[in-house]
Amino acid sequence: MWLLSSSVASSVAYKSYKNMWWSRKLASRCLRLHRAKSTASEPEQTLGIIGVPFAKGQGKQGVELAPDLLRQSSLRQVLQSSHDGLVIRDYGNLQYSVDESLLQQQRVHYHHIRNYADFMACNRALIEQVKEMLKENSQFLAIGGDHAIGFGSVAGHLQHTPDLSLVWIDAHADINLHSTSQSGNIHGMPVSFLLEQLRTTWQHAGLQDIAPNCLPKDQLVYIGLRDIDPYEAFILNKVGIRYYAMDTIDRVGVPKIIEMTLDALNPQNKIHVSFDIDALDSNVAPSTGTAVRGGLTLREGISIVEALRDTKRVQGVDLVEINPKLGSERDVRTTVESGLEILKSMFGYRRSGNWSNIDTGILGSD
Ligand SMILES: NC(=[NH2+])NCCC[C@H](N)C(=O)O
Ligand SMILES: [Mn+2]
Ligand SMILES: [Mn+2]
Repeated sequence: MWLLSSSVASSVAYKSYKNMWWSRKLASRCLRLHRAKSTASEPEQTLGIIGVPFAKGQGKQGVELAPDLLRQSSLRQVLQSSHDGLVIRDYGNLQYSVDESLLQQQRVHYHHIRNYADFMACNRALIEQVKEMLKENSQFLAIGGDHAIGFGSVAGHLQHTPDLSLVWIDAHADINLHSTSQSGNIHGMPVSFLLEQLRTTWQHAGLQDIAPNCLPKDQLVYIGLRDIDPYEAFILNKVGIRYYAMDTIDRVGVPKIIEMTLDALNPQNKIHVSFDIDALDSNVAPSTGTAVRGGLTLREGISIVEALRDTKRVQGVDLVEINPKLGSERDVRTTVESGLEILKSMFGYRRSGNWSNIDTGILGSD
């Protein structure tokens, strides 16, 4: 299996390497052209990228390989070619260490959920990393790993920007409490650490110290849900959280969902988009640990992220749950390509074409 996934990685990498040389040459020419003309009033757009190879939020090995596989599949070139003014800084992969006090918390309070101490240690490190990236860049991207990292990514973002809205695009609500989870998998719980109304259920986790800022429940919107646990459905409805499950999406259509989402979010706020690849239908994203049929088409996914991007308020993005050890070589390639398409649109690519950097002289004087 390992052999299989590394050969997938190298074939994707080879293809992209061939394209890369030419597109680099071209890109640098365009960039020079663009830079020379660009006005000082346009703020520079810089993107910090952190890989978070965390796999302990669920039981399947493989998600930890996604950050490096995406890099080998020309993540940087794809983003760069979609937006030539974008400056990208790659911060590598996050490292963390578990300390005795977390192990103690786990033993005493959270022994029934898997890998609590690792979850906390990783997210604590991620919170600091996100804060640092936002000091140095206008946007950041966290590549999982499983969705357990959604806690640290959003919590770090909230510390930098307390007035934040969150769009969680997923087949799942990931809002279990330790007392309601049927799987014990902490990638099904990160949202419960973020909301004021729910984090009290984590009273032994020391959240007031590591993640003092909460997300107001009216600034959270879910899109794409179709596999909600009964307790999660109870929580969503009891707390009064907006969620657009696939049945609603089918009934009213994606353009309406986008409109309702944007209406719900405070227009002054920055936006965090947490994109679980399993929001997409398993025919376009088969290599993921908890795939669910009947999801968003790739085009629907792209439409949603384009609309969010066009607000110019997206400041943080997660892409999680791509698992290169699941499925065939072709499945892995399909999943990675879908992930790249989503990111490409998220960070600037326009399907309708982009001519803002073209030298208008080419058609003669007008
Ligand atoms: N990030 C994900 N893919 N989450 C799946 C969660 C599935 C299920 N609700 C659970 O709690 O285990
Ligand atoms: Mn998820
Ligand atoms: Mn999911």
